[in-house]
Amino acid sequence: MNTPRLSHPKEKIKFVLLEGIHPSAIDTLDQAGYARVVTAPKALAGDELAEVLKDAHFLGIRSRTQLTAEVLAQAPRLTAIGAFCIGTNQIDLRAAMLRGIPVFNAPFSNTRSVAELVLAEVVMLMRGIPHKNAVLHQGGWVKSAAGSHEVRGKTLGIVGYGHIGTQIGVLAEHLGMQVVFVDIEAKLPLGNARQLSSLDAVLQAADVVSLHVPETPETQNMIAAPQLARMKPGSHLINASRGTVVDIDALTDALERKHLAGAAIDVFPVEPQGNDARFDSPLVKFDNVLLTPHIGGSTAEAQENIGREVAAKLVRYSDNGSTVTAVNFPEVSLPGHAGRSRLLHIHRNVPGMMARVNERFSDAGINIAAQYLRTNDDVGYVVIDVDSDASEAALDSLCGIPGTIRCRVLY
Ligand SMILES: NC(=O)C1=CN([C@@H]2O[C@H](COP(=O)(O)OP(=O)(O)OC[C@H]3O[C@@H](n4cnc5c(N)ncnc54)[C@H](O)[C@@H]3O)[C@@H](O)[C@H]2O)C=CC1
Ligand SMILES: O=C(O)C(=O)COP(=O)(O)O
Repeated sequence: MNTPRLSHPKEKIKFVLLEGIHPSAIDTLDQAGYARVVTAPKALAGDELAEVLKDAHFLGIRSRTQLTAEVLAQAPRLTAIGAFCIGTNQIDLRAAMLRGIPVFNAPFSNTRSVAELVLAEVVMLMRGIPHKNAVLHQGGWVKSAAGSHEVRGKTLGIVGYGHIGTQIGVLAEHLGMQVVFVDIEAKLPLGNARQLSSLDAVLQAADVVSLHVPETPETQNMIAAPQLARMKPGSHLINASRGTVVDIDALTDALERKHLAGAAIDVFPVEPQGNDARFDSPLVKFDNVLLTPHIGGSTAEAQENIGREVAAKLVRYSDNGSTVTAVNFPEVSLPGHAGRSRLLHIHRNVPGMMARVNERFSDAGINIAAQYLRTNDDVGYVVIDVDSDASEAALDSLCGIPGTIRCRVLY
């Protein structure tokens, strides 16, 4: 791989923002002097994605665009990726890291939006509203208390007690619910919530089970036929995490057998690329299932905040080199570099690398004003501030070091 030298004037730096990222991102970029921004309202794939990536320096996506190792290989100038959402499962994070590309996300800007939706769904499901709504839309009338319950005193089972799971637990307790949860880590239970020792224990205890785990190999089909069978007869399932967490055929079967009284599903194993594409699922035939188009985090408030937050992280990396909060990269927090040039060097973490860096500088007679280094098992990220008149020579020295993945200078 040739070592890209990403040291351009701002007007030449190209940002590509896909999936209808909020205009607050463009505004943030614009205020920082980055005006070359290309946008698309939907996810791209295949040739269309390759085309926009071939000269992109920064890419913004949401949950739908799949950035595999093959896709990243088609983006020779890509400097950083912004996931304008929480989940980063759509990105091959390791492949990005090995290409010297940090990935930033918005870890909690839409947390509250998901929690509010799920809370509303708990109430709607326990009252049988999806079915009643469907009947009335067809001219029917079902005024009945059968199968309709208050949520007060009922048990909410949360699978994955992270940012979203804990928020939902707190809100549900305000409605008088008992909260039990399971997580792979020991977690501080908020309020009166109780951590149970297994997924099965949560499934058996809960009137409503809500899933809030990330997509990982372990959470793939985490809720399949055996788990659904363990849920209480007449209980409800909510999934606003990732579509791959639930085996949809098994859920269909559980609903057909009326083992579950209803479900609310916001995420699907395969989702349409954009609003003009068709949605298909075996779940569409159930009027006791609330189907939503992956809008758990889609509120004006969340999207505006995410747009600003992630764009600001990209700007900071571009302007200053800081990788703080990157999800796949050594995190380096950096002060300003006024009056000096800053060299950014991403390399394979092999023994002797720093000795080589320092040797090159000393051989070239370049004075190092400040140096910052962070490494992980695979890559190292070193940032070196030098006097501005030495920056060209310093960049040449750095880029030529064997094991270099990327180097860049900030003037
Ligand atoms: N529907 C939507 O629009 C949205 C969906 N999401 C999804 O929600 C997920 C959760 O978000 P956050 O709460 O912010 O993440 P988080 O990282 O704060 O919490 C996830 C929790 O799941 C736990 N966990 C991981 N693997 C587990 C396993 N195998 N079994 C049990 N627990 C496990 C973790 O320890 C952690 O406590 C995101 O990864 C994303 O996929 C997030 C935002 C919006
Ligand atoms: O934040 C997340 O992980 C989400 O799932 C929200 O995704 P979105 O930005 O709506 O495509």
